[in-house]
Amino acid sequence: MSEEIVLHVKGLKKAFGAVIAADNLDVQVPAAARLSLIGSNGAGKTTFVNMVTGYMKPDSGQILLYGDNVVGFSPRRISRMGVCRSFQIPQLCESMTPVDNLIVAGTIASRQKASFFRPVHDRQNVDRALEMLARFGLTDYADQPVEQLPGGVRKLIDIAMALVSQPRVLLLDEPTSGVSSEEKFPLMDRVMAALAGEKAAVIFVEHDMEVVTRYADRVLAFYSGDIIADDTPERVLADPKVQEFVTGTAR
Ligand SMILES: Nc1ncnc2c1ncn2[C@@H]1O[C@H](COP(=O)(O)OP(=O)(O)OP(=O)(O)O)[C@@H](O)[C@H]1O
Repeated sequence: MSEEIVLHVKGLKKAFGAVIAADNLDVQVPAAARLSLIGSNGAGKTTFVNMVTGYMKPDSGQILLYGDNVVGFSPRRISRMGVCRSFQIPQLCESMTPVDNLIVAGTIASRQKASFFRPVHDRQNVDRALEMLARFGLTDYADQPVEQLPGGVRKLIDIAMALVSQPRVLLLDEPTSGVSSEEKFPLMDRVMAALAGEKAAVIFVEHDMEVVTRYADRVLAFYSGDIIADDTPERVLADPKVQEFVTGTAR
């Protein structure tokens, strides 16, 4: 049986003046993908993520979400269609607790309007936020202001916020950036465990090849706006072009 394709990018192009950031990209992402985007600085990874999530409009090409072309849709509309993202620098309300951040994310995702009869802090919203924190192993941090929490925990909260809306496609921009080498595997283990029960294709931008090898089942290697390799981590990392232009491991 063929796999369901949730996201199909076709002939996607984006240039900034003379810089080609996306050079006619074609990518199909199946429902259960664990897809990593690699490439040196400026290769076009974030541009790809920004276009798929509606933060940047391509010059041409299509972004098909379950067959519908979403080019030109706002980030909010695309997120309501099930494409959510976390950011390289977590986008959290610093003075609020993780629970309150998650309640706000959940309220926005469910398009609820707060009222006297249905306050934002109703039982259902609070329970859902607590359940999500528990899934990420963050219950102990529930009531501390985010600004007092370590970087790894903030990353996890940002990802948990993207997950409250039960996305079909989840894009993570450098989930381990700014995280110590001791913390990176425990952090990714928690992320992957939290995602295990979700039917979300996961696409993550990553510079750490150990993380890529351990958590991705497929890798796209970007170079100068082009995808120069698309295969399993082992095959991509053994590709001479990738070793020359991405990992710098060519002999
Ligand atoms: N808003 C913009 N205006 C002008 N140039 C841009 C813009 N966004 C990206 N670029 C350029 O497009 C190219 C691709 O950038 P992009 O951020 O997608 O690369 P990246 O692979 O994500 O790099 P990094 O790993 O450093 O985040 C780079 O040359 C970058 O300078």
